[in-house]
Amino acid sequence: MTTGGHGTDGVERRGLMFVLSSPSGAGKTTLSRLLIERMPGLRMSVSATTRPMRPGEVDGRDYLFVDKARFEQMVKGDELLEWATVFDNRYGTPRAPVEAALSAGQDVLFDIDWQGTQQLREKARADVVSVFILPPSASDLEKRLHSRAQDSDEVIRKRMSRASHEMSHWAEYDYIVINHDVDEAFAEVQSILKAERLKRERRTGLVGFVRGLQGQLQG
Ligand SMILES: Nc1nc2c(ncn2[C@@H]2O[C@H](COP(=O)(O)OP(=O)(O)O)[C@@H](O)[C@H]2O)c(=O)[nH]1
Ligand SMILES: Nc1ncnc2c1ncn2[C@@H]1O[C@H](COP(=O)(O)OP(=O)(O)O)[C@@H](O)[C@H]1O
Repeated sequence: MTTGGHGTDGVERRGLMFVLSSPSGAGKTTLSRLLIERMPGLRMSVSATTRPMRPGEVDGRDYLFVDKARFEQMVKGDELLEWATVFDNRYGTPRAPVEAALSAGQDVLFDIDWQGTQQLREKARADVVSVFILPPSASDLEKRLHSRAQDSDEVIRKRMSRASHEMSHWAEYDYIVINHDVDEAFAEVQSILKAERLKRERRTGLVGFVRGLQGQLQG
């Protein structure tokens, strides 16, 4: 699916699709923002959703907020790489920006649920790296949902009651990070991305690079 760009060391490689999933409130938005701020060469995939905008969210930055009719049109027009229904709302990944970023050699970060992760894996297994974020405890999860102060008590109750179901998919992920402390969890997620970027099979330019080195040694 990707053509490739250059890694920070100048060797060409395929872009990767870096997926963070977790039960609501475990910290994937926080960790995603830090990754985008601190990791060059990584772009956020902005999902389309039919859910109402939360206070502080910006259309086009946090999500593309669309109505049900527009979402339906995106599904029918094959404009979405994957989509799913979560908490009675629909969420999907617009295909074009992801393909453009990967072709330009950028990695793409996805904050999507397990249903979307399964769909990406079916489409591009070798290019998907998935991380599941767990909260340290149920009470921490509840505290975080309240501290975010963006959802009503009823919505928070719904999110808590779905958490166990969402967590049941943890074993489908490549890596598991427990978010006790934001800085530590960030360092772990960052290490995963750094190591995955160095994987031999994504580094399409290595054959040429090593040939060049051998040529220098012989010449
Ligand atoms: N499959 C899929 N899931 C998405 C997408 N965008 C967001 N989600 C997931 O939908 C769920 C609800 O997201 P949201 O309403 O923002 O609440 P959050 O859990 O507090 O981030 C989360 O599990 C997100 O990862 C998408 O494009 N596709
Ligand atoms: N390690 C942590 N310790 C304490 N609070 C955290 C931690 N990680 C995230 N939070 C807070 O918990 C709330 C939910 O985090 P958020 O990133 O929005 O979760 P998600 O995107 O998974 O729903 C936010 O208020 C965030 O600031």
